[in-house]
Amino acid sequence: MRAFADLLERLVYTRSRNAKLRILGDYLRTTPDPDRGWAMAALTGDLDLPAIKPAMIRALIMERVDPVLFALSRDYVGDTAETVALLWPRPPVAPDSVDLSLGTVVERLGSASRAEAPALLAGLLDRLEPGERFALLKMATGALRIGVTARLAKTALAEAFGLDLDRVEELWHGLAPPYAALFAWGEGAAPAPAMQDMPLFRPFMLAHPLEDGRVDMADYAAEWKWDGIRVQIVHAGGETRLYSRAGDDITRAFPDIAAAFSQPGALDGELMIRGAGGAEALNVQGGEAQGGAAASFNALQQRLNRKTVSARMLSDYPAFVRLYDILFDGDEDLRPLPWTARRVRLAQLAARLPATRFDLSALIEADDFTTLEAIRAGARDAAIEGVMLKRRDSAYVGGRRVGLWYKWKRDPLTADCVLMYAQRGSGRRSSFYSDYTFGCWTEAGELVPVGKAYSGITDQELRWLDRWVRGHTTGRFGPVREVEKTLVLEIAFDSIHASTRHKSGLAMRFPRIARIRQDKPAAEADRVATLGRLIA
Ligand SMILES: Nc1ncnc2c1ncn2[C@@H]1O[C@H](COP(=O)(O)OP(=O)(O)OP(=O)(O)O)[C@@H](O)[C@H]1O
Repeated sequence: MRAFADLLERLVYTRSRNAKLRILGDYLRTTPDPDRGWAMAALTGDLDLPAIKPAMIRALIMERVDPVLFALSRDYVGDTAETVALLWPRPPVAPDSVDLSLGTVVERLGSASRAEAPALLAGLLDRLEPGERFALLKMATGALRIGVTARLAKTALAEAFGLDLDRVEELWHGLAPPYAALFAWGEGAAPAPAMQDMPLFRPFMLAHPLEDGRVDMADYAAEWKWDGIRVQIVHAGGETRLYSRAGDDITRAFPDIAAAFSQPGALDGELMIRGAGGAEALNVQGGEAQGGAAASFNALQQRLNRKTVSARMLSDYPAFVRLYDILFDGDEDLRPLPWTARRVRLAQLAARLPATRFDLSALIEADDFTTLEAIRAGARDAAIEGVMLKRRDSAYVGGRRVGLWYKWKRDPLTADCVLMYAQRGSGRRSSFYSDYTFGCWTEAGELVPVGKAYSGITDQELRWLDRWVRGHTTGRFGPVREVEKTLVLEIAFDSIHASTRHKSGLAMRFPRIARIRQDKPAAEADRVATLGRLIA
């Protein structure tokens, strides 16, 4: 643990990217297996300690660390793990032969049951030095937050051993920690791990946000940014697998899609649920070319994270994939081809696939950027999150590369709503009324809730709202306060859809408070019917 603790300590205090690469590289070259592999897993977020839960760690802290001292020091130190590491009362432990190497510690924690985990973690904390405790707690909470991204850690590994970074990225998803085969390859002790032994997931090509920039439409193609989930569909060795954005195998939740792609190859696209709206619901350019409207993201959530899906689920929430790229056709690797050539190959292949399960993401016809801006501003479909821009001559490369793909999200929608109820928050906000339910007017002049938000405001606004709530309470129901219906909040949200959860029949996606509008009388807040018109 000592070497890993030193590594974290040095990384925490290092700003420069090159210095971080050097520190990491030195660590990886001089640390034995399996410790360096587990360190990589911790740094890349690929470490899985199923028995260790945040609530369990919180309980342990409450039990062993003075809560008042903890609260005071936490504000001062600013980091929970560091605070606990400093305050943990180390009992006199008799010298014993417990192996405190990183590999052993991780392996013991990783295989512990829920019941064993607290005592095991406490026992380790008792035996470690403060720096090592800090490292252990960071690892256990799964949030290192020390300014090292997964990409940087992999770059350090590739540079330390003179490996090709793209190759490392590609192999990464097929290997499990502690990656001994990868290090053996790096040190020249073994050949590169064989791809055919692995699932064929390839790292996704990702986008940068388009910030205040304009691009030349001669160089970029535009597509809608669909609001589903990214999926890679691979057919190889007689088997079809679906991989999520994180590289997780999600085939079991989507057998309807898997069954519809049975030729060797790998495709990239957006997984969505077919909506009842029909093509006419898509009032966007290119909408007619799409096989039908997509249902809201909520519908997709019904299908996610399921190990098995019932026949009922499959018919109530039929899935389809809106394709936008092709990585392999048979065993031909198309990734080095420019986007334009891949698009032609994708269109040819998509035409042969069942239309119920696959369609092709339409291109937006815009000769210049100003036209594109206008088209984007007019898009009101709930399935559209914005626009994607793709460099026409770019190869398919994993990760985010400057200048190749851009995402340009739609401006959020806004509505003026009236604050109706407030509730205390959790954690740092538990002493404030910081969760707000707000409503809009019906035609009959009744105020009905349309959503709930707790983000978007500054600490100062939070304190102001908290005071306002306390001073304007008209009723209390358990933790909830009803307030005078006089304060207008401007709410920003990404989209709105029909829902039975609220009396208004509407639900907002990602609502947040954009502004407190003391300048507007409550009677002039928006009407439910006005919001309803924003449903796609
Ligand atoms: N036509 C499209 N082409 C590419 N990506 C698309 C398209 N439509 C929707 N998307 C989604 O947009 C994302 C592109 O943004 P990015 O590469 O930054 O990934 P992300 O981190 O998943 O982003 P976000 O959370 O903004 O969707 C893709 O991951 C994909 O899920």
